Amino acid sequence: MIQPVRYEGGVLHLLDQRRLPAEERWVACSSVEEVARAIEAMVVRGAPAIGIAAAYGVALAAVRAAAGAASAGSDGPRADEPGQDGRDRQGAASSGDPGTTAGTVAEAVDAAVRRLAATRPTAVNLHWALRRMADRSRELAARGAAPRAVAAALEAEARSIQEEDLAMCLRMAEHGAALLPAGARVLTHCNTGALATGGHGTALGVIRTAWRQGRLRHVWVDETRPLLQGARLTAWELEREGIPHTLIVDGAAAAVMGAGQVDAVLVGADRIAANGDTANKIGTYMLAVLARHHGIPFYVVAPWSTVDPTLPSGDAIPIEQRGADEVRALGGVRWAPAGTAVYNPAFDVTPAALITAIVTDRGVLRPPYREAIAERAAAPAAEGTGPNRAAPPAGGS
Ligand SMILES: CSC[C@H]1O[C@H](OP(=O)(O)O)[C@H](O)[C@@H]1O
Repeated sequence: MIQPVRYEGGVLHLLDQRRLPAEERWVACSSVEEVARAIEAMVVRGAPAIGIAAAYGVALAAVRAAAGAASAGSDGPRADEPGQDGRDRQGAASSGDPGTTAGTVAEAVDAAVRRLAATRPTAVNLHWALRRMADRSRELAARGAAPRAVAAALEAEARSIQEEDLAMCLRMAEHGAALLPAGARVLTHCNTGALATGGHGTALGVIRTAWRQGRLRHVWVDETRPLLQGARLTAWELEREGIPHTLIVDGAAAAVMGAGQVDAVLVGADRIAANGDTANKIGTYMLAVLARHHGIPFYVVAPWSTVDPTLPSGDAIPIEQRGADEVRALGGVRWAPAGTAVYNPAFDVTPAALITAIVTDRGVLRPPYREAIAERAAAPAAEGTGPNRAAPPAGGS
C-alpha cells in the first residue's frame, strides 16, 4: 500500500509528491521547520496527510527537546550550546526550528504547533491534529511525565492519528461504494487517494473499494489545474492498481457529463462547515453545479476530522491563496507573461444544497446537513477513530 508519510527513528520521511509520477523521491525531515516547509511547498499534501505529517512534526519537536533536556541535564539546552552528538543544536534553531530553542518539552511542543498551524489555512485536519497533539502534551505535562516519556507518548499519538485515518478511509470506502450502481462510471477531481491520507484514500478510496467489489467500470480523472494532482497523482495511483481511467482537462468535465458518461461525481474535502458547505480543491464547485444540471449524484467523501462544527457555514472557511507562478508556469516552463496578474485560490466552497450526500467514517450524511452533523457529532466515535489509549503512568517511565 502507498504510504506517503513514514516516521522512523526520529526522522519523518515524506514522499515528494511534487516529483510524482516521474520519480519516487523521499524528503527526510528531522526538525519542525523542515516539516513545516515541506507542507507549505506541498511535498506532502492532502488534508488528512498534512494533518498526519504535522502531528509527527510536533512529536519531532518533543523528541529533540527531550534529548536536549537529557544531555543538558536540565529542561533543555541554551540555543547557543552545540549538541552532544557534535551536531550544532542551533542547526535546527538557525533553521527557525522552534522545537530546539524552547526550554521545555511543553514549550517546544507549543512552538511547533504555532509554526505548523501557520503552514496551510484551509484543511481543518491539520488544525484538528495539532489540537489533539497539544491536548496530549498538556495532559502529560499535568501528570508530571518525564521529557522522554512525553516524547514517546507524542510519537505514539502521531502514529495513532495515522493508523486511525487509514481505518476511517477503509470504513468510508465501504459506505461510499454501496452508493454506486453496478458498472459505475465516476468522475473525480484532484487527488484524494493514499497519497492524501493515511492510506487507501477518501473519494479515491471509495473508487478503490468499488473496483475491488466489481462495482466500478471507469474513472474520469480531472487533471486539476494548476498543480495537476489529478493528472500526476490520481492517474499514478489508478495505474498502479490497474483501474480503468481516462484523464481529461478540467474543462472537459461538462462534455463528459453531457454525453451521459458519468453516473456519479466523487470528491474529497478540506473543510466541511456545520451546515454542510464544503471547501475542496478549486474547480469542485463547478463540478457540483454541472452534476446538478445533469441530474448526477455529487458525493463528498471525508473523514470526520474534516468536519468543522465551529463554522456555521462555508462563508467562514479560510481559503488559501497560492502563488502566481503556479498558474503562469509549471515545471520551469513559463506560459504567461511574467507581469500577468493571477488569482490563484487553492480551494472553493460548494454549497451544501448541491451535495447529494457526505460520506464519512461515521456513515452517510444526507440533508439537512446541519442536523445530520450535529447528530453525528453527539454520537460516540466508532472504535479506532478517536484517542483510544491508556495514559502513561504519572511521571512517565
Ligand atoms: C483526502 S482529501 C484531499 C484534498 O486535499 C487536496 O488539496 P491539496 O492537494 O491542495 O492538499 C484536495 O482539495 C483534495 O480534495
